[in-house]
Amino acid sequence: MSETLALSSEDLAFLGPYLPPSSLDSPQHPDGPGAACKLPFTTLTYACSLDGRISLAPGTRTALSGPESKSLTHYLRLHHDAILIGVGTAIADNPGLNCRYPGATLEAQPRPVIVDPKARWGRHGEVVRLVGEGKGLEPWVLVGEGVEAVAGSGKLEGVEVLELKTTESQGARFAWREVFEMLAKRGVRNVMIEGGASVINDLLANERDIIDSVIVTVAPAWLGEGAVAASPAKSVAAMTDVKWRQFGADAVVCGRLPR
Ligand SMILES: NC(=O)c1ccc[n+]([C@@H]2O[C@H](COP(=O)([O-])OP(=O)(O)OC[C@H]3O[C@@H](n4cnc5c(N)ncnc54)[C@H](O)[C@@H]3O)[C@@H](O)[C@H]2O)c1
Ligand SMILES: Nc1nc(=O)c(N)c(NC[C@H](O)[C@H](O)[C@H](O)COP(=O)(O)O)[nH]1
Repeated sequence: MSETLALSSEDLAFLGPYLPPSSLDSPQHPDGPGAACKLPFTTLTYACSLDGRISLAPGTRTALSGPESKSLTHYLRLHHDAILIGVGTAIADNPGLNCRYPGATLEAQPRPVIVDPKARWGRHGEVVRLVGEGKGLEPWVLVGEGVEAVAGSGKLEGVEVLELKTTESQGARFAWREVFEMLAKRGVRNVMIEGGASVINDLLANERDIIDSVIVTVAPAWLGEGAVAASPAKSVAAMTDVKWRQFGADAVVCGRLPR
């Protein structure tokens, strides 16, 4: 299942402090035991250009990470129970959403979670690439309560559809806390949030408190004005516990958001 390079021991030491706690018994949230532990540990991670863009145009898959930072993504996938993306990314990128780090077995695969309040996934024949090949887990697709999933079946082939209530005031939006509580109830201890733009920007602008680690790859290229930006609607204070390291041609910055 391996398609990526192994990282060096220095790379692993750099990433270690930003990974979810590994012990089953340890509190997942750095705020310590108690109510906060109801939420899984979350890592927000994506790749952007020097002008803060994550893809060339809406709905376009754009490779920014070089081979070394791609390995980093797969190493992160190895350390998380679930990978969460918005339906925009699921449709644009048709991602595999499995872990292809050297040594990753089927048992080590993360659960793909697609946030899809209006049940758009599958309407145009999207399929789950790697499930059928036995290389990844069946995705969970989170749809709005009462929203008819494709063909009204409530179940797409190779996909588990989960319903969650949407908030009235903001249209077809979920409250992020409820998304993560739902995942925690299903045994997910930590989640890697991979994008896309509206997921990243919404969380940074409105739900910083539920992000535990941030790991961003900066690729040495500019995508230009028409490109999709990782840029929240509000300014966000500088990260704390910040470390940078070069992975191939890319720079990787890790940190935490001030609470
Ligand atoms: N460079 C990277 O690291 C990276 C990572 C992921 C995606 N991308 C790119 O980003 C682009 C997709 O971004 P996007 O913004 O169009 O799509 P997205 O993946 O952010 O999905 C957007 C959809 O997610 C759902 N959503 C978001 N917030 C929600 C909430 N609070 N409640 C309920 N539903 C919510 C909505 O249905 C929304 O339409 C693609 O071009 C993709 O290639 C790049
Ligand atoms: N780290 C990172 N670097 C990139 O250059 C890029 N385009 C993405 N994009 C994230 C998004 O979630 C993608 O869809 C998956 O990274 C693709 O996942 P697969 O390899 O198909 O499993 N992420």
